[in-house]
Amino acid sequence: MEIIAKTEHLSHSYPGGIKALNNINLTLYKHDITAIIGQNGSGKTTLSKHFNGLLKATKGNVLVNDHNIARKKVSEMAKDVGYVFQNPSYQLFCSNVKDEIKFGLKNLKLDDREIALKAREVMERFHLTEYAKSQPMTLGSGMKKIVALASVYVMNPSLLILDEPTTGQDQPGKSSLGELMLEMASQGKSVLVVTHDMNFVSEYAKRVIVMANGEIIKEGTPDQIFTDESVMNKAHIQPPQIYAIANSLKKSGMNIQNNEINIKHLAQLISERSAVIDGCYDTLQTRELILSQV
Ligand SMILES: Nc1ncnc2c1ncn2[C@@H]1O[C@H](COP(=O)(O)OP(=O)(O)OP(=O)(O)O)[C@@H](O)[C@H]1O
Repeated sequence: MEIIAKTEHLSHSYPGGIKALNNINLTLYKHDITAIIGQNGSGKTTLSKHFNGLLKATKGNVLVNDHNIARKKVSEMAKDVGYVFQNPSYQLFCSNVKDEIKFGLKNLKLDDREIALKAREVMERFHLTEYAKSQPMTLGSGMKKIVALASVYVMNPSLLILDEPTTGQDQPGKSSLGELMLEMASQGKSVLVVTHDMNFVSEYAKRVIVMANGEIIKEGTPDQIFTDESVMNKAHIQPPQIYAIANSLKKSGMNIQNNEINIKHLAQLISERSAVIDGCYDTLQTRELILSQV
């Protein structure tokens, strides 16, 4: 797999001495969707902000497209790395949505016709055309996030970083965000998502990085991560319900492979072997839960 960005022995301490990252070695690949998970304060946002130069390494290196970015400014990085903040208000400052979308393109020094064309296409893509004249700060929080995302997406970055993108999004909003990530990955880009939304991770991430106390404690596919109860406990993470059910059933003696963790298969296993489980666990509740979702 082709590498887009990586950290080498990256550590970061904030002024005042808080050591937020300790010896992080993380590689991001083209065509990949990587999620960083971990409890509050584990260092997810601090790590992600190193990829576009918002934070600088205290120790170690950060490379993007093979270049060490230690001396690059955030504005120089914007063409390669798009960053959508957890709180979109931090990155919206124009007087209307259209100008917000055009802002980054102007910095790229594109000609006016190209800027207008790209801005129009992206506003259509994100269903923002009717809000073109709206003041971004007057929009709801979910819509602000979409404007922030569109203003970054329009610059066509090879790495897109999304910090808590599903907060304030309804189910259709989450689905279209997921589709966008898949589309970008299929075009050879890389998407890095920082999130507490484990269902979103299990649905869209190809790779999951688990952080605790400023370190990466495990890296793997969603199946590998969410079935590893010791890692989940160490990182204080509740896996998506389907994995919680599978993990419970495994404990009660069932042999379930990672590729068998889906609602239909678990329901079938339970109905075939309910006699084995009855009395071993809170099977009735588990079975009702599963059957209600089939
Ligand atoms: N600007 C800052 N100044 C000083 N300490 C900070 C700053 N930002 C974060 N920290 C500290 O660095 C550590 C890692 O914080 P970070 O925000 O990266 O964690 P996180 O995993 O993204 O948390 P959350 O899930 O709450 O967003 C925490 O101890 C936090 O208090």
